[in-house]
Amino acid sequence: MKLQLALDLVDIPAAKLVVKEVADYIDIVEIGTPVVINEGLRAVKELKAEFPSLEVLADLKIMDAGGYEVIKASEAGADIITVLAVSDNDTIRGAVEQARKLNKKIMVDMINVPDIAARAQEVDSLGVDYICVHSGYDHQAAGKNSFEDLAVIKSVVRNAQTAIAGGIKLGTLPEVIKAAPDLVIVGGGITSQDDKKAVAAQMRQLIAQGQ
Ligand SMILES: O=C([C@H](O)CO)[C@H](O)[C@H](O)COP(=O)(O)O
Repeated sequence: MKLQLALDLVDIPAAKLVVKEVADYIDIVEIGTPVVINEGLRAVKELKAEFPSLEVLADLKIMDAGGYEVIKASEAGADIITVLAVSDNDTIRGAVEQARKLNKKIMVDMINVPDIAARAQEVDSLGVDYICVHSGYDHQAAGKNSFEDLAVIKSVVRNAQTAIAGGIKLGTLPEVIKAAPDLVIVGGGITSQDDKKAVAAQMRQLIAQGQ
């Protein structure tokens, strides 16, 4: 099981400082949607240049023009690019086609999908690399999480790897680990902590122990 650090509420210098602190404990660094909005794909470029041994995910949440946007994120150095599951199948196909050519990976974000089981099966058949259940900030504010959705995708997805994101903290990580996704995505659960390194290290340890 891999651990992805989501960076959402930082600028590029602050992002670099956080990654420097926790780099030993994470596999993937996510340049979150708000960072891309504020800083552009330059954020992807700079983080990849500074941390070449980490995979970098560009959370573009692509909704249209899948192929073109994957090309642009790839040029900036992204290894994984997100596309929304609520987008058209042709958008996802375009993203997957370019990702294959460029040796990149596509993560489909299931945020706001009404029928998780049915849509996960469809996007799985389109050849995506990851399918991620996600309670975004607005869902979290309404008290929701994606733990049940993770069990649903685990039961229907046959090809893609599974991932979960949205409000995961040290205290809730054991419940997530029990459901055995391939990838756990944590943002505020690390970035809002005083001792980010200690929390990331504990998360890594729990994952290694399978607890
Ligand atoms: O994708 C995200 C959200 O939509 C804001 O861009 C976050 O990266 C994701 O939710 C993980 O962050 P936390 O919820 O803070 O763990």
